[in-house]
Amino acid sequence: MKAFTEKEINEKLKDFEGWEYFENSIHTAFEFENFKEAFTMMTRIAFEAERLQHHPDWSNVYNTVSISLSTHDADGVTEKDFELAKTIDNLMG
Ligand SMILES: C[C@H](O)[C@H](O)[C@H]1CNC2=NC(N)=NC(=O)C2=N1
Repeated sequence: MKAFTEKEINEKLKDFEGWEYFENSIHTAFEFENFKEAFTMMTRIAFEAERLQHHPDWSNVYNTVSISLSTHDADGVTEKDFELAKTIDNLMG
């Protein structure tokens, strides 16, 4: 899959809230009530990532989850990243 240009990425990100593009990935972060809530959402995202066969680069510190999406095979951001970003936003409600 072909990686989008920076211009294309920023255009597509206008349809997203709380995501930004830098360092060849799109990024967001979420804060939860506590660790259990954060990890529960990570588990839900993990199932969707498996379904899509597209996986986040992410980290968790106590009640925060930081997520970066890129397509490693394409060395950039592709439609698959926006598909996963949309899926994550839908899970978050
Ligand atoms: C074979 C399998 O579909 C590939 O290795 C997938 C798995 N998940 C992936 N996730 C991400 N973020 N980038 C990839 O290039 C990628 N490749």
